Amino acid sequence: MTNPVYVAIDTTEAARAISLAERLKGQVGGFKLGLEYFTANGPAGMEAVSGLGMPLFVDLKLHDIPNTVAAAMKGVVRLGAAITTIHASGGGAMIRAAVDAANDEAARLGMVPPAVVAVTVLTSLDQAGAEQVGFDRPVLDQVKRLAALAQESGAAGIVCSPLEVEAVRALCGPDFKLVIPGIRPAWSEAGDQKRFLTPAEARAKGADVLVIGRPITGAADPAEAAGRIKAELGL
Ligand SMILES: O=C(O)c1cc(=O)[nH]c(=O)n1[C@@H]1O[C@H](COP(=O)(O)O)[C@@H](O)[C@H]1O
Repeated sequence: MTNPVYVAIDTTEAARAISLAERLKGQVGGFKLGLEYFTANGPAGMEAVSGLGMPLFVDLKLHDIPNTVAAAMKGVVRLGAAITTIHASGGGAMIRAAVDAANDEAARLGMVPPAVVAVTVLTSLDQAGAEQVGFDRPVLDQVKRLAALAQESGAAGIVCSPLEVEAVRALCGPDFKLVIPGIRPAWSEAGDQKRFLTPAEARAKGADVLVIGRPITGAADPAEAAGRIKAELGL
C-alpha cells in the first residue's frame, strides 16, 4: 500500500528543503511545497525538489477571478504538480476555470494533469474563526457545502480537516480525493491547527492523503518522526 503522507516542507531555504526531501524520500509518499517556499525560491526552487523523483504537491491555494486563476494554473502544471490547491470559496466558475486550464495545459505539454483540490475551511479556523469571515453556519455544514460545489465544478477533491472526512465521503462518494491536513500525532504540538486528529484516526475515517508538516520537519530527527508515523499507519 502506498504511503498516504505528503510532508509539508515549509521553509524559505532551498538547501534545507532539498536536505529534508532527500532524508524523507523513503519515509513519505510525496512532498508538498507551498507559498513560503515558492515566494522565496520560485519555479527553479520547485524543480530542485521535484527533480528528486517523488510526487509533488504544489500548494498555492489559488483564489482570484477565473481568468487569473486559469492563467496561474498553467504555470502550476508546468511545475509538474501531481496535486495542487485552489480555494473553493472562489466559486464554481473559478473552480471550473482552474480545472479546465490544468487539463488543457497538461494536454498541450503531453503531461498528466494535476489533481486540482479545493480548500474548504482552513484547519486553522475553529467555529468562531469561521464565523468571523462570514461562514455563518456550523463548520461541518460549510465544508459540505463547499465540497459539493467543488465536486459539481469538476474538482478532483477537497482539503478539509479530519473531523469532516466521514461526512464528505458520505456526500461525495469513494473517488473524491480527500486531502487532509490538521494531522497531529499524539506526541506533537497542535500549534495553529484548530481542527485536527492523529494520523491513524484520520486514515481510519477515510482520508486519502495526510498532509503533515511540523510534526515531521520540526522533529529533532525528521526521518525518525516520519518512520513513527508510518508505523502508526501500519505501513
Ligand atoms: O492546503 C493545505 O495544504 C492546508 C489547508 C488547511 O486547511 N490547513 C493546512 O494546514 N494546510 C497546509 O498543511 C500544512 C500543515 O502543516 P503543519 O501544521 O506543520 O502540519 C501546511 O503546509 C498548510 O499550508
